[in-house]
Amino acid sequence: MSKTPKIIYTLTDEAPALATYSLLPIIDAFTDSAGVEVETRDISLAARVLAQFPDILSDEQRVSDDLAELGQLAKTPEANIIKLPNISASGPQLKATIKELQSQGYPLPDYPEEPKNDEEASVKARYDKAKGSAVNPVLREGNSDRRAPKSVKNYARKYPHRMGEWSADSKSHVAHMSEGDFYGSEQSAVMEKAGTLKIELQQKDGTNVVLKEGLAVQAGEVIDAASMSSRRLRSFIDSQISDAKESGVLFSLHLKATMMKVSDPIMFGIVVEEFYKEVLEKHADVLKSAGFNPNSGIGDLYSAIEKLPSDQQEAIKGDVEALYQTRPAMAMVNSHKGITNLHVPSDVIIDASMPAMIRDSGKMWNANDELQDAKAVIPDRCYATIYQAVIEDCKQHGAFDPTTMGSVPNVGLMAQKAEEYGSHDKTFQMPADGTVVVTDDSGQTVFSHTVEAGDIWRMCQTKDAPIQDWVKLAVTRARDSGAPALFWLDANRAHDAQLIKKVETYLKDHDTAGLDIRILAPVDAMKVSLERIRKGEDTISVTGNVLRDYLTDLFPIMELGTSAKMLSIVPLMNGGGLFETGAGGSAPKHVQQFLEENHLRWDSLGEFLALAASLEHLGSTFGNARATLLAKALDEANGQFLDSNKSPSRKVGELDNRGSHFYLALYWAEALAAQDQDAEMKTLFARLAETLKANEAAIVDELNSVQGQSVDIQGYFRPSGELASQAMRPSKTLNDALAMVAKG
Ligand SMILES: NC(=O)C1=CN([C@@H]2O[C@H](COP(=O)(O)OP(=O)(O)OC[C@H]3O[C@@H](n4cnc5c(N)ncnc54)[C@H](OP(=O)(O)O)[C@@H]3O)[C@@H](O)[C@H]2O)C=CC1
Ligand SMILES: O=C(O)CCC(=O)C(=O)O
Ligand SMILES: [Mg+2]
Repeated sequence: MSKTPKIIYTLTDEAPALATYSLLPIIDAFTDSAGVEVETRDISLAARVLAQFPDILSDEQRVSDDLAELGQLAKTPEANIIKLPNISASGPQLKATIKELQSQGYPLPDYPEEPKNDEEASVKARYDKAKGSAVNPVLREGNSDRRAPKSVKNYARKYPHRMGEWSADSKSHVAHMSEGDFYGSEQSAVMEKAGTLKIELQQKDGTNVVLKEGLAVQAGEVIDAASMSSRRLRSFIDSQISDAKESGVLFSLHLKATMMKVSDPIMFGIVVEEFYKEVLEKHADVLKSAGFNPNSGIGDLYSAIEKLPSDQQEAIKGDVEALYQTRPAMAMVNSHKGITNLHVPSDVIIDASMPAMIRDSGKMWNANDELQDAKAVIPDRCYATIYQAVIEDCKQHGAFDPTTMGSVPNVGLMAQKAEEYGSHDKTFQMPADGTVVVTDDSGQTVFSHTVEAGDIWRMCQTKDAPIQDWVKLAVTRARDSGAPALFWLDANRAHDAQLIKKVETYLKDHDTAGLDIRILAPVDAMKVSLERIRKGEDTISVTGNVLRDYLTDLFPIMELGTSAKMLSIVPLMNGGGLFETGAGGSAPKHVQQFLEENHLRWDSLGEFLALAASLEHLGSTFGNARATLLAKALDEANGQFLDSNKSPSRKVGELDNRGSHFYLALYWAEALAAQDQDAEMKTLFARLAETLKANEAAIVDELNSVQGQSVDIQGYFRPSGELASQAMRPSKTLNDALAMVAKG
């Protein structure tokens, strides 16, 4: 490979972006000495929004489209990208970002919710590019390998996190539909040859609407289509609202309105409409003219009515309060501020929200700030049933024990926008009753679904090469770890039935002698994995894209307390490496705490692990001995970091993210000082290690003593870099020590 060794470190949002102000200078100091270049690219939500409007921004305001550049890079063998979590924006978050940027002097147009002309439609389309999960599917040009390294598992055993106790008579449960959902309606086919498809709605009145045409498909590609009945979803939700009220459990809804940016906000909106039905119907005209959008949550009602005369506002608010008396209690996101589960579609995101409920004894927070049994509404059956299996297991056997439990790592199919990931431009809400028909180039019908106005219809594509790569990765992980590998595939689901055939075929390409590889329906795979995990045994989950997402929060949160401690690698299909930092998100609650009391509880272990893997990859692909040396030393430092328990505390005044970075620097420098492979590096880092060690107390004091006050960094989505850097680097002693190495 001819190009210079280079790591791209991504600048993102919220807590990981704040942490980067402190960690990146440390990384720079260490990599500079090794001749390893670390460059940054800004893929934050704000930067992605700005990148859409080069034509209206001034020269100083214009930003490059770094995401598009990295998307191209990910397809090349020299790619080495460290990807931190970013906001997958819901509608309200996107609007808040636009508002903040406007207030900072960027002349951006408002978000046109309902475009009235071509100009507004084009503005909306540009903004929608930055909406939802707009980053990960672009960069994930490979399948996913997420696991807890041994050192992390040992750490969890030595310093177990708190797990809430379970009672056998817990009333918590998962509620899902039994008909009319995606699961029940899925149809699937494998394309025999490459070509194009057309999606059309043949309306009952005889007119046809082309929803999409010229949709390219490859030979061997698995395609599927399914629909969600709006009518059945509504009646299901109504029955669950009544049931929650009768049985005295909290009503809560768990969707992925961020990643599934087209289908799930519509489902979220339907639940909001049913829950608040009387009020929304009573004030329908006023709310419509005020611009209220149920898909944005009931929080949007409160923002929308601000424009109304105060007596009208009070009448609506009063009716909402009165309605709550007749409804079941709702799970709260923040009981102090009255923020419920239906406030904003991005507050409760299923991958993190269900594990948190399971970790907290199967309970969620009520309006009195107490934990209470809950009904977790997960409408579609494709993946809902696995959570009920965990709940039943906990009711029967009690909470999991982090000091003894085994592990469930994951090998996930996601490359080239596999499965639901690539469905957004093929998801439609039906304007009228009719039949959605998908036809191929010869006019043959591939799929046909009868639909009603309001239904959601969506199509997914899964290319063959990623499936082959996924099977290979599963076999490799099974061989390397010695653990059984279970493919979580449901023969009763049309898409999974196709995958089962492919998995069976492609497994024959590999030497699987002596390996325990099985294909099980998700509920059965969950039961086997749980039985084994309680015995301290590990089981690899080999799953499609959505279960990858769900399981890589679920198991780490139970095993390690957080999915932030995961090693999360994406071996890119063209030979490069994408190193994700843990499996969690950008932790908005951490930012709240930081702004209020200057304490950042964000754990950067995911970044440390990703950096070690990235340096190792760089060392081996470019034959760069110093990168390999840095990787090895960082690996040792990570072990030492865990062993000494220098993870950030949750409490103000104690070691936080910044302090944890100091210890990482100290241990990394000590590991480099202890090696004898490279004398120059040894001398340089021995000096740093000595300085850091000698000033340990002073540095920790400088980092901790600033805490307890609020901080203003002049922006949430695009804060002032200077102020954020000052806030995140308050120790002059540490900064001076790092400058000493950076200068050599
Ligand atoms: N890879 C990506 O780009 C991903 C992005 N996201 C995005 O992240 C945002 C937030 O999503 P959300 O569902 O709240 O999930 P998060 O994983 O961001 O947060 C949920 C909770 O997990 C804990 N947590 C997560 N990361 C860390 C960490 N590094 N250190 C310590 N604790 C951590 C925190 O618990 P506690 O509050 O108890 O400290 C946090 O409140 C959304 O915008 C979502 O779209 C989500 C997942 C992946
Ligand atoms: O892309 C997203 O919106 C979230 C991704 C995610 O949660 C994951 O990959 O675990
Ligand atoms: Mg996830």
